[in-house]
Amino acid sequence: MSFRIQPTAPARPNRCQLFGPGSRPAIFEKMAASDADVINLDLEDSVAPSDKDSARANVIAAISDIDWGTKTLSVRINSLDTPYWYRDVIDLLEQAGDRLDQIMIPKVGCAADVYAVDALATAVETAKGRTKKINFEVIIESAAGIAHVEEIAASSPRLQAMSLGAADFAASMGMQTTGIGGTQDNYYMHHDGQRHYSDPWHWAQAAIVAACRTHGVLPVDGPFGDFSDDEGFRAQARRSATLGMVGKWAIHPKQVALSNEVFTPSDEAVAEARAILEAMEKATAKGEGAAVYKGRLVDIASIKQAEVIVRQSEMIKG
Ligand SMILES: CC(=O)SCCNC(=O)CCNC(=O)[C@H](O)C(C)(C)COP(=O)(O)OP(=O)(O)OC[C@H]1O[C@@H](n2cnc3c(N)ncnc32)[C@H](O)[C@@H]1OP(=O)(O)O
Ligand SMILES: O=CC(=O)O
Ligand SMILES: [Mg+2]
Repeated sequence: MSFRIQPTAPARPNRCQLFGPGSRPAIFEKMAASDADVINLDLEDSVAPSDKDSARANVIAAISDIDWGTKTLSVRINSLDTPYWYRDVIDLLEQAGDRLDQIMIPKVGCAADVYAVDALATAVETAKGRTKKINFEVIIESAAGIAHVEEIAASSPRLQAMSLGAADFAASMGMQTTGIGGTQDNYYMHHDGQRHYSDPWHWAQAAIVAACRTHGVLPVDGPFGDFSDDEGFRAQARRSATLGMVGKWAIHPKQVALSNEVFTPSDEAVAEARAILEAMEKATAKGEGAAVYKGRLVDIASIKQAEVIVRQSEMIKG
């Protein structure tokens, strides 16, 4: 480890973030009754421009009126290139109750975007005497966002989580696809008469995970648009979990169970991690730094790997 110790990310479950349009209040109770760890009430791209004001009012009322249980409650505001975002921040922090935990800032392109929202949020909180400081989460979904991902991850002590937004990211990058996440038909290597599909989201995800882990922020995979394709969702989520992401969005309620399944370490994985810790305890007692576990090397780094899985499992169990 560097002399600079890696900060830990917030210790709260974030396996699934369930989205719903702020203009569709009929589904809010269903969202609250779901098994998602995080709820994202949306004021941005799932809300038509003509509905922006009414959606904001619906969301503000629902924050206090609905029992959200122990979920993290977040509202996605509009992006900083629109005329809506300042009113979203002001009305939420002036009018919404203390149950609101987090604001999601979309299309962040540089640290100054977060700084601007932080300055406005701080002013409103102080003016209104709000004692519970609002947290932030951001979406990386543009060429600028991924180019500046590390400074964004370091931008504010309010920042808790960072998601990859595959749809806007693809558009901003000029990618030839209308798919939101998952396998892309034209992204393959050709060898021996066979197509071998690669993962076009991999490098952006890895960059997000590295930036987040450097600055103690939760890395999250964003939407998977084809909610009829459970196996496609699972495959995307498993790749994200393997890379170090802690959860994924659900844009339909049927994706919640899939996401929880993938981002909850299985009993087998936890048992194996505990067995590795036990093997290393025995090795350490004998003054050895390396040992053999089921025919493979385990050493002091294996303790840290195993602890990631055990900690994740214990945190989810609560
Ligand atoms: C690229 C991005 O920015 S993604 C993030 C922004 N996008 C969003 O927030 C979209 C969120 N999702 C939705 O709006 C909807 O799920 C849609 C439009 C995709 C599909 O909605 P529907 O056509 O109503 O779906 P469907 O008929 O399959 O719904 C089944 C049930 O789930 C409910 N439901 C639908 N969406 C949600 C939701 N997001 N949360 C909770 N419940 C929901 C429906 O009310 C219905 O309930 P019922 O069985 O009691 O009648
Ligand atoms: O906001 C999400 C996205 O994929 O775009
Ligand atoms: Mg988007």
